[in-house]
Amino acid sequence: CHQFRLLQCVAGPAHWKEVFPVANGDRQSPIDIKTEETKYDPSLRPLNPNYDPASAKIILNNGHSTSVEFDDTVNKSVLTGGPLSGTYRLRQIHFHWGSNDEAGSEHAVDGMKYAAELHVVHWNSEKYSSFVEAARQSDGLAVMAVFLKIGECNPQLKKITDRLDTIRIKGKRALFTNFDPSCLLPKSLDYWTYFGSLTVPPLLESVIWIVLREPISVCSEQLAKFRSLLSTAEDEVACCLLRNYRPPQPLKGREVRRN
Ligand SMILES: CCc1cc2c(cc1OS(N)(=O)=O)CC[C@@H]1[C@@H]2CC[C@]2(C)[C@@H](O)CC[C@@H]12
Ligand SMILES: [Zn+2]
Repeated sequence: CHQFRLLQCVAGPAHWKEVFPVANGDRQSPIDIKTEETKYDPSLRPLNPNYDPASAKIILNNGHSTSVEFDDTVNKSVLTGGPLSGTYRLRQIHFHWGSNDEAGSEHAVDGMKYAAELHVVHWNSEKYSSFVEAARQSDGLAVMAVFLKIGECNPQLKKITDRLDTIRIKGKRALFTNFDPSCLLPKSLDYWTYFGSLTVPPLLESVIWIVLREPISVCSEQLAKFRSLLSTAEDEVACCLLRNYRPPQPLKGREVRRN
């Protein structure tokens, strides 16, 4: 695993700017949310996620994370409201975690990191014709970020962690349907919102971030299952996907609003 570790080090976040100059852009993600500096905005509306469990299709390991992919050929599962104008269609959900329970989230709150972070990814299907096209537009994507805090095992998350042993190797996928990601949202949908980017290459600055203020729970045993995923394919020396979070990036004068 050593040489892969070396490769991973070279390809790590500190080196991304050499291949993707936008890494030093003006609206990079994630950020450390300084709660005292966030601004209440009365024009922000309540979030209105409306998902059909039948949209869920597969669960997969893409080598960088595990994701559940949804059928986004029609407006069956959408997010409206919040800071968004128009309808954003659900595409996939995925997770970020660390090599221990002390860090793993991408966003931080007053310098504090959670154990992991869920991203619920949507694209602007009113203005653009595909996820890939939307990913290149400044208002193309809307990602709802949910913090995972160490505590009770999460029975809803169990539906996902129980399947990870069947997709351990990079590239593996399995059928995964009848799943409504609303079950992973906290009671309160209060949020912070700001304009940012993908947190992995190509780091496109096309994401309206909606970070929920209330975390959901996850237990250490469930997190350990994420870390047992492999970042390597069948024919490679096995390397565990121990961490996959980008550190907070400069705010560069951006405003973080709250509802
Ligand atoms: C926002 C969620 C999202 C979208 C994408 C990635 C990663 C993503 O998660 S994150 N953590 O929000 O940045 C990495 C691969 C990207 C994809 C957006 C679409 C592409 C840019 C494709 O065009 C080619 C590579 C794709
Ligand atoms: Zn993500």
